[in-house]
Amino acid sequence: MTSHETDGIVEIHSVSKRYGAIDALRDVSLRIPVGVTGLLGPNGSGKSTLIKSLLGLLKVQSGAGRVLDFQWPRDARIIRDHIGYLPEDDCYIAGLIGIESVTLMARLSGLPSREGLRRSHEMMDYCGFGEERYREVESYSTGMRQKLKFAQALVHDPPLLILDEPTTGLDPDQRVAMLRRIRNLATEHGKSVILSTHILPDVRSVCDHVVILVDGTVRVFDSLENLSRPIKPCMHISTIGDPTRMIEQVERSGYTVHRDIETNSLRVEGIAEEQASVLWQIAAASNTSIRRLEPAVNSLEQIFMDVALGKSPMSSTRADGVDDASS
Ligand SMILES: Nc1ncnc2c1ncn2[C@@H]1O[C@H](COP(=O)(O)OP(=O)(O)OP(=O)(O)O)[C@@H](O)[C@H]1O
Repeated sequence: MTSHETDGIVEIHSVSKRYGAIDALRDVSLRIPVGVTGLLGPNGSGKSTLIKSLLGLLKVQSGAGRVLDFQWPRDARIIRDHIGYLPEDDCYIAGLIGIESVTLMARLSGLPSREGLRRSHEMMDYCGFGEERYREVESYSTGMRQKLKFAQALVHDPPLLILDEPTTGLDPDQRVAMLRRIRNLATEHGKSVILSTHILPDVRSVCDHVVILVDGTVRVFDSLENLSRPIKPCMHISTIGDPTRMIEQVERSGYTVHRDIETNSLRVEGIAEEQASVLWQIAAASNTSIRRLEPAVNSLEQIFMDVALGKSPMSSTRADGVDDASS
């Protein structure tokens, strides 16, 4: 077994990148495990700088480490051979049709011509292209261009994909299909993925781990599972109709209740799933119908807002990306 499979796909220490007077990355240390990792952060927090630095497209002022099984930044060229990169911006060559665009990437990656063409068709099939592969890329919709970039990133079968906003511009059906593909690549094909996005529900649906960058520093690094788990046990209840009487009785039983008027839902603190029968009894006693009763999870949106606005000083283990989230 190679080291990246056990020790993570990226391990970097004390990385700093300045553009003139701007500190885009400040002493970033991070270990990203195998799987799908969401890279989040407000605009200007350093996500693109980190991605381009990992790809060796930018020179950092300090820092070193490993990407896959290669020394970083020393082996940047060979690292790039092993990464499929989907950039945020359009990057097609005018005049080429879809299949030629993917085949060009295959050839540039070193695949022989026949094998490159075969792989290109396979990847375009995987991305849901039909006859449109024979049309000029300039005529493609935004969604088709995203899928084309995805096929180009995959064509040389890299173990690591870095995807920068891959669902931007996709309609809801295409977005679901793209997320399904990303998850499928990880679970069925053993790929690891770094997914940079502003769309938090995408992170919730496909990521195993989450990195949040703020102002060039890693503010959060943890598994989605850990981040989602409230510090104390909580239950989430949706009711049919007015829950006022139920809330009064739950509070009389000694629990703290938060009500969300918009969704007609309650969050009851201090009660675990195993004790949920108490809530059913209270609902029956207060004539309240329960639609759903389930363990509460922290909202990624709230975590992001708290961290981005500096409201939530995350614990040092979460802020230090090198701490062992994979264990
Ligand atoms: N070529 C450059 N020259 C000068 N400053 C730059 C350059 N590229 C980025 N920056 C600055 O570095 C900081 C980090 O930028 P970066 O593009 O990495 O952030 P980001 O998190 O990717 O932002 P976004 O979400 O808007 O894409 C910002 O302050 C940005 O203005």
